[in-house]
Amino acid sequence: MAFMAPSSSSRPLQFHEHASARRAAPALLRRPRSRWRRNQLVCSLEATKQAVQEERPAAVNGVAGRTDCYGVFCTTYDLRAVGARWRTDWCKRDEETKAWKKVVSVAVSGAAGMISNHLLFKLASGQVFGPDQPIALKLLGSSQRSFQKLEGVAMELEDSLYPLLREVSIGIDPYEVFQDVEWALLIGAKPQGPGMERADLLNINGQIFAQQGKALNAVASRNVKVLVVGNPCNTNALICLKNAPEIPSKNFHALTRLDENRAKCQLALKASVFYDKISNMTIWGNHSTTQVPDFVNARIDGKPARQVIRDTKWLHEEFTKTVQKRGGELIQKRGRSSAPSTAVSIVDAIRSLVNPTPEGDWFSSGVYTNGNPYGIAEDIVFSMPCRSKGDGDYELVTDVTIDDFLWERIKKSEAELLAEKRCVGHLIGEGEEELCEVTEDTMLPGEQ
Ligand SMILES: NC(=O)C1=CN([C@@H]2O[C@H](COP(=O)(O)OP(=O)(O)OC[C@H]3O[C@@H](n4cnc5c(N)ncnc54)[C@H](OP(=O)(O)O)[C@@H]3O)[C@@H](O)[C@H]2O)C=CC1
Ligand SMILES: O=C([O-])CC(=O)C(=O)O
Repeated sequence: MAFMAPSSSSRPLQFHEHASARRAAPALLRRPRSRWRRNQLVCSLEATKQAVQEERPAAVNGVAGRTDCYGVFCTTYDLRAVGARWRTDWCKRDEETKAWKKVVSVAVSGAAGMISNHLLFKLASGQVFGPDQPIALKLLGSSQRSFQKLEGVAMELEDSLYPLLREVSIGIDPYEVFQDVEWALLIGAKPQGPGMERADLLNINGQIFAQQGKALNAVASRNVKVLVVGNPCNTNALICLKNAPEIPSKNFHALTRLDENRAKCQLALKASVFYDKISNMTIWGNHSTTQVPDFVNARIDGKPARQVIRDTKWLHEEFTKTVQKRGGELIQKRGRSSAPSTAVSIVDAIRSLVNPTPEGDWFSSGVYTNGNPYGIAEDIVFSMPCRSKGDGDYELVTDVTIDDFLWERIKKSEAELLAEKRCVGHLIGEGEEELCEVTEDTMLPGEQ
């Protein structure tokens, strides 16, 4: 079933394939042990001393006049100095593994896709769950067709020598892949093909999330946190949670963090400030072109955004539309939907749940409406402002102002989500497929 490789700490490094996948592609299992890598650095006192002696202050040189570079990439670093420092750190790290936490088990669906291509390496590096948090990655593909791609992904993870990556498993059966997972990042979904009706997309992807909800319900940790990325993500998250009645509905999220990041970027540009000065940014509603980026409650350098950006026409018209349609504009220019920035926003979304929210700030997430304080329809997945204590859970923020401008648009996004919900009644045990009547307002950010 699994084989072990030697590793630098007491925890075994494991690569698994799930039974159904192994039947189809035995090659990975047959791979001889010697090919599995381990940390090659020897952490002796001598090696450490040598590294310290070699170390010099890292020189950072801006290269004036270069035209073949852009922005920060015009800066070069003295890698010899960095290399010496790295070796020292590595040896310290060997000591630190003794204080590592218990391995966290994370499932990723659509693991061979574009977003995962960026995300998996961030997860494995420790930048998501922290430098003392070893991780097991469970990669889910859709079919035998994608299995070979998953093998390729696993090979690249292997070649990356991440000390925190303790286990990788690949499979196509969610009941096997989701076994005991504590996080499920549901990215895999069919993209909307040419000529495909919106109702068809809701139905096809809805089936995927109904099945994955059932599988999570059956085999995942009882407190698994689920982040749905595959579109239409709000309604897919609703389908997933309705099919997982034994998992708290509060544990399900639809990713709207990319929209939050896009909104912050636009405000920062307009106010000519660095984007870390933008806080309290809410995205209300659906991850679609009806989403409502909230400039009323947003802050710039601690001040209400409207005190810094006096151009009301820009806020009402350009800002709102730019954020709503950012995904579509990007697809037009790049020829495919956002992947690296989506991966970054998934990292941000998880980090917001596993770290305490900075005092006074909040983050946006698509969450289940169940007793919300804003008067938004119950029993849908709606993006709202949240705060976390860093324990993986969240609370809704109550001290926000919803003015007429926001409310009118929030109601439109709510109506869209209610229409989507009627379309998937057959997947959540509430009606017939024929009731689907999605309007042309129902569009992903990537549709124009
Ligand atoms: N919420 C957000 O902010 C954003 C959401 N998205 C959405 O994320 C999704 C993924 O995007 P991206 O990675 O670029 O797409 P890709 O097409 O690159 O990858 C999708 C992957 O999903 C796999 N897949 C399909 N069905 C399943 C299934 N049932 N179980 C597991 N895996 C499956 C596919 O495998 P195979 O080829 O074998 O079918 C493929 O590897 C899309 O729905 C996209 O619209 C994108 C950007 C932002
Ligand atoms: O429509 C898509 O697949 C892309 C998307 O969600 C986005 O860029 O926000």
